[in-house]
Amino acid sequence: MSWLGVTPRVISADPLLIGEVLLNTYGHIGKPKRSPLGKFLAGGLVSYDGEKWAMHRKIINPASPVLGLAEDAAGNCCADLVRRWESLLGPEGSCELDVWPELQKFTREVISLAAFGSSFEEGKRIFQLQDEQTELVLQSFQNFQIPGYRFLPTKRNRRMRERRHYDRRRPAPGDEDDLLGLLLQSNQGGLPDKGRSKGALWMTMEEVIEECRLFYFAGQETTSVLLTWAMVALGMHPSWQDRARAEVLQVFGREKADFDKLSQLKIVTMVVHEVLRLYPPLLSLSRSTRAATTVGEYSLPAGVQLLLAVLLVQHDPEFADGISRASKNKSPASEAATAFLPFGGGPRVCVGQGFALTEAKMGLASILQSFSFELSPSYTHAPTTFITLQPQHGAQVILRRL
Ligand code: HEM
Repeated sequence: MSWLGVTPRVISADPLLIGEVLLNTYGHIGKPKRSPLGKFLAGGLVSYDGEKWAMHRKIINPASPVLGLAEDAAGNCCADLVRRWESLLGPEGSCELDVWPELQKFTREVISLAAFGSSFEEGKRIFQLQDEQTELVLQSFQNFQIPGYRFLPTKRNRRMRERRHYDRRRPAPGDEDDLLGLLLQSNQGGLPDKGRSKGALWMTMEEVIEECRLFYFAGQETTSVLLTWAMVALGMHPSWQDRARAEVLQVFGREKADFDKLSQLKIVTMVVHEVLRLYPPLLSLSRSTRAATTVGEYSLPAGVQLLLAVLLVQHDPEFADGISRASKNKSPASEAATAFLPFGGGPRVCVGQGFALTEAKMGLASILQSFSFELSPSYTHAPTTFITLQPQHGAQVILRRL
């Protein structure tokens, strides 16, 4: 592949080198600092300093209120999903269903509920507006740009400005119950000190809006494709589907899946991890060198942009047993080194991974409790990438009542 006459070179898929890149370079391209919400989710750190940050992350127990939000929201939305799918079954107790849009709806609802709680309906409306915006942004990549066009009072531009709806909600007691509340409290003078640094998170209203957008974009498409690929994989491997279901029934019976017992789901966890390895929702990680640095045998000047090919590393048989454990090298980089990178790694590792795994396991457990499924003859296996790794022609399964 050539870009403007420059051919990028894949220098290595060596996880040790990757560990060094993750530790010695900074952030995503064009986004040098972790966002305020990122700091909050990771435990309320105030400063962004590579080494200090890496050390803090090890010490800090990431049991932030956000996991509780994930559990509550996922619990409610799982019940809705199962009810909706049951209503689609025909008299013979089965139907064909493209589960991808269904699981997108599910993860959107979970994030809307966790983010907006009591303002759920209003939140959903804001997220719909954001969807339109994404569409517009993607269109604008393809279209010729007229300077100043975005200021014209066109129907679309007016709708984009509707996101000012956030202004309607003011902080109130009990606001810790959802993310927007937590963010709004910080906007009014810092979050209450719950083991986090006091006053660490002052945010302007614009920042609160940006945080909600980031949270929504980062959090829902990734988790919906994870669940979709999990259903595809379990459709391809019915014996693993049976084993996972047997485990879910043994742990939860017919009761609603709850967070406390999620850790007992060993097979479901293995399935989720294997799906993340085979079908990482984000195919690559980006880093840039802020200052001249050495990575392995490479001396890199400041400003070099690096792309880590997660998919390639995770599919490389050489690292099948996990390099970090096998490695005798005890450099700091070896600690960050792993051949499993679906959530990234190092100081900028995904802050929502606990949220995502809670949501995915609860979702999968609820589906397995109520339905069996196989791939439909109309399903075509065509993973394709459009920001995330998606099933190009949908994920049609035949769903059966248990
Ligand atoms: C299966 C689901 C998910 C996957 C595979 C995923 C993956 C990732 C990856 C690869 C990164 C970049 C990490 C790096 O560069 O080292 C990232 C960053 C991020 N993720 Fe996730 N993510 C998922 C779910 C979520 C959820 C549910 C949330 C929010 C609740 C979330 C919030 C974020 C945020 C805020 C960042 C940016 C962190 C920063 O500013 O440093 N993610 N995610």
